[in-house]
Amino acid sequence: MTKPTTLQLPTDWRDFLALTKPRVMSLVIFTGLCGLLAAPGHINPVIGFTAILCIALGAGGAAALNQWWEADIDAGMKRTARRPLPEGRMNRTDARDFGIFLSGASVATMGLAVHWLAAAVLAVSIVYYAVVYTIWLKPRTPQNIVIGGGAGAFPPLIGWIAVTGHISAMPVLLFAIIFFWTPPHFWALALFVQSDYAKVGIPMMPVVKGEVATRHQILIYTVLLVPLAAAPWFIGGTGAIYGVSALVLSLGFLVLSLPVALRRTREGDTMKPEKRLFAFSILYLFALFAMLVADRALSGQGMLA
Ligand code: HEM
Ligand SMILES: CC(C)=CCC/C(C)=C/CC/C(C)=C/COP(=O)(O)OP(=O)(O)O
Repeated sequence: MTKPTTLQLPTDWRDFLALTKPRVMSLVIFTGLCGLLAAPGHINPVIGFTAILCIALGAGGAAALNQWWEADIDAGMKRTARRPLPEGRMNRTDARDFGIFLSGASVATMGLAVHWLAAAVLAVSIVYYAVVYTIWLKPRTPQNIVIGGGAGAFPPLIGWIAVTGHISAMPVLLFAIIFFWTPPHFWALALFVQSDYAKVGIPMMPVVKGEVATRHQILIYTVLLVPLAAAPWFIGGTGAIYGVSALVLSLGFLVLSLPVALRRTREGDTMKPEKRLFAFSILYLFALFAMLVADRALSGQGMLA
C-alpha cells in the first residue's frame, strides 16, 4: 500500500494576519487614531484614514519582523509556541518578506500621501521595535522594556504630525504617557509568565532582578504616571473632562498596583493582582485616549470639534 502524500498547502491568510499581532496592535492603532483626532487643525478624511492605515501596516510589519527574528525563542515559550512560525505553518523567509513589504509600503505611502515627517517618525518606530528592541535590547538587558517602550509610544505622535506637520508639547506628552505606562503594563504580565522567559534566556526584569524588585519598579512607574497622565490638562492642552478622568483612571491604576507591589492576594481571589493590573492597563490606555479625544472635541479643539 502506498503512503498518502501530504499536500503542502499555501500559507493561510490568517497566519499572515497573526504575524501582525492584531490584538496588541489594536491599541497601538487606537492611540494613533486618537492622536490624529485630538490634533489641532483639519485633515482630509481620506488622508486621515490613509495615515491610520499606514500606522496599522507599519506596526503589523514591525510585529512580523519581530516574529521572524524570534521564531526559535517563541517556540520555547508556552504563550508564543502556537504562533505561525514556531508551529511551522509558514516559511520563515515569507514572514521576513511580508514584514519588510508592510514596513516599506507603509512608510512610503505615509510620505507620499500624508506627510514626510510623519513617515520619518513611523520609520523610526518600526526600526525601534524590530531592531533596537527586538534584536538589540530584548536579549541583553532587563531594562529592555523601559527603553524599548519608546517604540509603542510613537503612534499618537505620528497621528498628531499627520494633521499638523510638526511636533509640539502635547504629542510629546502623549508619547511620554505611553512610555511610562509600558513598564507596569508589561512587567505585570512578565510576573505571571516569568518562568517561560527564564527558559529561553530572555533577561526580563523578574528573571534578572527578582520578583520583589520588579513589583517595586511597577509601583514607581505607576506613581510617576499619575501626574504625567494629567499633564496635558496642567499645560492647558485639555480641559477638566480629560484632566479629572486622567487622575481618576491613574489613581485606579495606582490602587491596583499596590497589592502587586505589596504582594497581597485577597482570600478567595481567583485573579492574581498582577493579572488584574495587566488587564486594567489595557482598559486604562483605551479610556485615557478616548477621554482625550472627547475633551478636545467638547472644548472646540481637534478634528471632531
Ligand atoms: C516594549 C513594549 C511592550 C511589550 C514588551 C509588551 C508585551 C506584551 C505582551 C507579551 C502581551 C501578551 C499578549 C501576546 O502575547 O500577544 C501584551 C499584550 C497586550 N499589549 Fe503590550 N507590550 C508592550 C507595549 C504595548 C503598547 C505600546 C501597547 C499599545 C499601546 C500594547 C498593547 C497591548 C494589548 C492591547 C495587549 C492585549 C492583547 C490581547 O488581548 O491579547 N502593548 N503586551
Ligand atoms: C508603529 C509601530 C512600529 C508600533 C510598534 C508598537 C509596539 C512597539 C508595540 C509593542 C507591543 C508588543 C507586542 C510588544 C511585545 O513584546 P515582544 O515582542 O517582546 O513580545 P512577545 O514575547 O509576545 O513576542
